[in-house]
Amino acid sequence: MSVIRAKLRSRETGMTQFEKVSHFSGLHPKPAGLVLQYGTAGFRTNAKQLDHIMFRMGLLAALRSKNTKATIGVMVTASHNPEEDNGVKLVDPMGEMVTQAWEEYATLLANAEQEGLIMALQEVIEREAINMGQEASVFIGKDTRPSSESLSQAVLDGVSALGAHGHDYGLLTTPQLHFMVCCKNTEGRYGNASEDGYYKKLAQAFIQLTKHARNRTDDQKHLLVDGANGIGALALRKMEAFLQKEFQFSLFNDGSQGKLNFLCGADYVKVQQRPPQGVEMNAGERCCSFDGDADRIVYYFNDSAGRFHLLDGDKIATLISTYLKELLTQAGLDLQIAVVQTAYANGSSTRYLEDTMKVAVRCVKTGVKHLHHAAQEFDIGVYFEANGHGTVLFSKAAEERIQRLATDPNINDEKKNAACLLENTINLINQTVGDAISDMLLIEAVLAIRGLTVQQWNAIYTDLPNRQVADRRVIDTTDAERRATSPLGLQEAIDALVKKYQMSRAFVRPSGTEDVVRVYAEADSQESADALAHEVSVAVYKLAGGVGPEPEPLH
Ligand SMILES: CC(=O)N[C@H]1[C@@H](OP(=O)(O)O)O[C@H](CO)[C@@H](O)[C@@H]1O
Ligand SMILES: [Mg+2]
Repeated sequence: MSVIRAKLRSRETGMTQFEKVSHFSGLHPKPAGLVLQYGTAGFRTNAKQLDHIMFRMGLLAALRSKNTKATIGVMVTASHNPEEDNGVKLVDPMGEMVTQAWEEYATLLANAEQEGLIMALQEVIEREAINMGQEASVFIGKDTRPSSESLSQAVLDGVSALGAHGHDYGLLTTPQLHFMVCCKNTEGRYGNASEDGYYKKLAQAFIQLTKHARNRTDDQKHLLVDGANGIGALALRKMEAFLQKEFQFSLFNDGSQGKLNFLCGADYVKVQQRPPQGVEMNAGERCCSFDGDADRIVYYFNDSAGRFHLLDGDKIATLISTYLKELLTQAGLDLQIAVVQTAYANGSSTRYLEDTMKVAVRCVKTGVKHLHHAAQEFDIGVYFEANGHGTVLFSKAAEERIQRLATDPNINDEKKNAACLLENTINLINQTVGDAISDMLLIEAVLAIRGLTVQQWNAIYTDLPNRQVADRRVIDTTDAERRATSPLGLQEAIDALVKKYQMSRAFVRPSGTEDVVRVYAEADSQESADALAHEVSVAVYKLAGGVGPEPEPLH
């Protein structure tokens, strides 16, 4: 029925919508036989394989927009992956990741052979009963990869082929696009749907919040930032002007020379457990790294003995949830706060949160979409992946209670102060998705308000030594998803290996963003964590049909 309506409508203008799609899809042909999955965070692979995917995601975004009667976002980025890669993430009306059912449609459209594309489109239209006469609008953003330019053009072609209105915002961080989509669909209640609207909202909240930190020292106002040679560096430079000298940073890896994510950025620092190249850091100085699309952040410093200390997503979640819990107590608000983590969370962080802080902790599958959904179940849900991707969600009811309290004339100063802090904190947080710039400003404000140095923050608990390995040699990449998780005896072998070490834990899973199997291990010492990670890699190699030489011991 809806399909027929689409044909009738378009006939008035000459070509039917589907004829137009067929025509344009010929300009973005799919290499026969290529199969890609919508992974942990969208499609991601070498940029050369993505032109048809982008066109088709433009089509899908147009359909999703017609289906929801709202603006949809398409972000062209491969985040922390190498510069040669690219990818695409779809953003739903409230700024969240696209819903699971539509991930399936994305995979369906992506893998339809050229001649089957219209049928695949029709299937989505019929299953969702989409009114093809409905107007549609799509916001498009891209990161700084050289391939992003032509790939975002391919998205626009897909959007226009279905008669939708495409607005290309050019260079944006991923969280900026999420923010703008949400602003647009809430008629400005969340902020102004523009890049400046983003800087303005966050900068104002930061300035308000740090007014509560009396006598901020110069040290508290200054931070070293590794921009991963990506879009985050450009955005931070723009943010600088809005911060009115309330915060200064020294920016390294700003993209003027180095290669994106190469030997720098949040993922490199977290996985390698070492500082990025290109950052001049003195002992004790607070530093942070963004990833390639600025939705992740990790902190670190070198101590006077030259030892490196990493403050990852778990440490960030602990800092923020402790701060919020204290404010709730001061404000006399009985709101339930919880932290959502994944299996990659350091065991010490989970123990500290549950046993010492008495904060509820939930563990969910890897991927921000899983954390985001779980966090929505609480009044206040703090979610962070260990790699530094995360944010805080406040339920509507919680926000309203905080706002009412902040304007209540009959409360004492302590309560009023706490309620105002909570209100400004809400304004500083990008609740649509993890956001390196927003998280950075929040962390800086919290450290200043609580008078904590980075060393004191780090000492809240001690990480168990851990090791994460990703090995291309250990498994047949085309079959990674199934063969890593289900060869007979693998879990038993891992269990037996874990028992050999103290305070130990290990697991393997196929990555949803790269052709690798990830092995994670933690134990009471770095030597044990490394040895366990190696032994588990060998078990994967032997039991999951490894190709190439056996994994070598870690240094
Ligand atoms: C261990 C790890 O850090 N995995 C990352 C990585 O997913 P994988 O499915 O592990 O490749 O990229 C995802 C997207 O950025 C992120 O959400 C996730 O946490
Ligand atoms: Mg990212």
